[in-house]
Amino acid sequence: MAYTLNKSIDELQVAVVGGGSWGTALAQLLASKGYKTSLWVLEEEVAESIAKERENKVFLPDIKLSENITPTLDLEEALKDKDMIVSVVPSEWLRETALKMKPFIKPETLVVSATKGIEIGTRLTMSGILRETLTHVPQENICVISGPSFAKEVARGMPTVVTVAASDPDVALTVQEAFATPYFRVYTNTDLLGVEVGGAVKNVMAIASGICEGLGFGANTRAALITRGLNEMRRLGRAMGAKQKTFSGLAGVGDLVLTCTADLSRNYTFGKKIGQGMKREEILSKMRMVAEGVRSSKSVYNLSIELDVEMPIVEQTYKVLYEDEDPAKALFNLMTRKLRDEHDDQYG
Ligand SMILES: NC(=O)C1=CN([C@@H]2O[C@H](COP(=O)(O)OP(=O)(O)OC[C@H]3O[C@@H](n4cnc5c(N)ncnc54)[C@H](O)[C@@H]3O)[C@@H](O)[C@H]2O)C=CC1
Ligand SMILES: O=C(CO)COP(=O)(O)O
Repeated sequence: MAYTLNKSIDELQVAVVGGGSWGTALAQLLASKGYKTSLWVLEEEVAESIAKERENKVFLPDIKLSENITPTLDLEEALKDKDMIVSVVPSEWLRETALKMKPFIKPETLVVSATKGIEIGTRLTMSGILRETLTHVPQENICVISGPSFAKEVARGMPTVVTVAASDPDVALTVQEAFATPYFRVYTNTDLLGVEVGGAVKNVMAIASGICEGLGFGANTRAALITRGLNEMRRLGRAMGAKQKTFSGLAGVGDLVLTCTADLSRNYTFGKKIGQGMKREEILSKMRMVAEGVRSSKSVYNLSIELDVEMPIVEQTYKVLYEDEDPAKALFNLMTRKLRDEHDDQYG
């Protein structure tokens, strides 16, 4: 049955689950549109800093947050009677958090997934985890928001364009309208899988791009990485049943270009440090924020083997991160693969 909203869109009761930088930026966006927005956060210091100082000093410093945001450490308080829930918990903790959320979510709720990644082990997308855990919510009510969108820039009101993917067009239209502002333009898309594959693979490519930068290479290397990385994204998407045109869109090449080229990207910065000689665990031990590409390089690599999809950049990134391969050797391996026609690949 197609989704119908039984109230005016301005009356939506909304909650954001996850008070990291993206969760806080999305809460700020919704709050600035007038929505009274509950924000579930894990850390007491984050709840306190938002409640008392109107700032998330840990994950999104220097942004004055709206009075319409109510931070809470209590999931029930955050989720009770909400019509739209935005899930922004990093992939590593999404499943356990979704299970805790489940008892407090009404079946008719819209669930918007803003997390990027593929789960290690199950190889599920983030909306796949939500569909598997929130079994009482109709599958069509679970949708995805993605695209080139650094939290800091969205929070500062810089023009940003994203896509909302949903299988039910009415769900997509409702969420599109709920999020859209003159500085945050939202397109709709029916290809959830493609949008989520794009969001996961681009983070692996961002690490690879950062590694090249850390090794001291330049613009030629980066452009090659982005172009061939897009090819890998398309190939995996094709094998999984995603639509090819999705990868030419915001959640594909759009987000790929953004995160492969900007110092604001945590994945790119992580890769840069690897290229400069630091090790994965050493970098992670100093980060409070996530670089989803670290986990996605493992899950996407495993997926590529399972589906027999050629993804050499993903493979070399995985080997650098998890098998201690030397980054310069990894790049050499990529550059000296068998020479071939640019489009000599079953997926062209
Ligand atoms: N920051 C950004 O610019 C964007 C982030 N995203 C995605 O949003 C998702 C969330 O990332 P951010 O908001 O950036 O987070 P973040 O990296 O800024 O902060 C880390 C988050 O992890 C949470 N966390 C730590 N341990 C946890 C646990 N045991 N259980 C539950 N939560 C725990 C923290 O409370 C915090 O909310 C990621 O998948 C990321 O790829 C998507 C678009 C933009
Ligand atoms: O997904 C993002 C922008 O669209 C954020 O990228 P990073 O997680 O690499 O900072």
